[in-house]
Amino acid sequence: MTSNGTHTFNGNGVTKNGFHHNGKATNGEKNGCNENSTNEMSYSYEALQETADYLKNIIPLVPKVGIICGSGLGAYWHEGTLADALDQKTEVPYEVIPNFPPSTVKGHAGALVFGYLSDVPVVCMKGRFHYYEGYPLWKCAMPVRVMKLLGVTHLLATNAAGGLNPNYKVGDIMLVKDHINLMGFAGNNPLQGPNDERFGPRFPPMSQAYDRKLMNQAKKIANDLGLGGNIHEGVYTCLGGPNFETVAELRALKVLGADTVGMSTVHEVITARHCDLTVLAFSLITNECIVDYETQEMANHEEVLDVGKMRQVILQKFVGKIVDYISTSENQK
Ligand SMILES: O=P(O)(O)O[C@H]1O[C@H](CO)[C@@H](O)[C@H]1O
Ligand code: HPA
Repeated sequence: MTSNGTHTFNGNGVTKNGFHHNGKATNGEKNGCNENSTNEMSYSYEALQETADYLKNIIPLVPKVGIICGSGLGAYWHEGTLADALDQKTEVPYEVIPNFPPSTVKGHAGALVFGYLSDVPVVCMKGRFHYYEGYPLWKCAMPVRVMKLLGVTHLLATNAAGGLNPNYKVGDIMLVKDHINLMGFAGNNPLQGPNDERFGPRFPPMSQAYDRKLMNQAKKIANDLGLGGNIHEGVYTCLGGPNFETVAELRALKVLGADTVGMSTVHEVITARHCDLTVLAFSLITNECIVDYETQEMANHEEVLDVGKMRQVILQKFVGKIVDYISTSENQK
């Protein structure tokens, strides 16, 4: 335990279940992956149960809400992130958790942080897994299934995104009312491979992926926090990255109906809805997308991080109140 009361696990004595840090099996066994003859396609239910059991043994709470901290909400190691603000924290680095891939983005924190936010037990993913890191989508989204097995009922997925909608300004928040699964258009989906009905159905609907009641409440909360002029509802789309988009690509995305663009979230939400988690997601607009050839500025990751830090205090209040609402509205059922 550190002086601020945070428990951090170093994983002594923990086996990584046959996976190297690149997620490949090390001992020739199946190691928790359902495999067909050519590809690893998913983690088995049992492997994820083992991951959840490991965590249950070391954490003193049952998380109700899972929060994915995107680049705008403290995915990086710096002071004052949302995960830092939890009460009675227990921090578990990804590298000690059986079956977890390591986070490879430079400076990206890689830890599950358990604790209380607004007196509600939560788990924060401090740093997420992206497709551009070289992980398949099912691996990127695996922590969502682990959250489900831990007892989480609600997923709050946050991201940093470029604003395509000309009404959006840097620092604004867009509640995601829908997404366009562009990688799915190309046949890439986190639910590909064998389906285990214990998680969810083979063909899950995705027409109401984002919870309308939670979105309405989040808008009210934003208004109460004085964010009335900075809150929007729109459509998020995810490309694989890691390069930022060309002008022609951004113009095409606009025509398709996207309001923001990023490199995450969609596969996490699909996985969450598959296992029946209630989902709220929002984008922090960290840059305006450049849709003309005259502009000299270029999208860059430093700007994304700076805007995230600039907005972290208000975003934490926003998330704290949403979590409080989730717990009180559930209690009233
Ligand atoms: O979606 P999050 O993780 O918030 O991060 C966004 O910011 C990074 C680009 O700057 C990309 O990883 C993009 O997806
Ligand atoms: N494009 C893709 N991903 C992003 C962006 C962007 O403009 N900003 C933050 N993440």
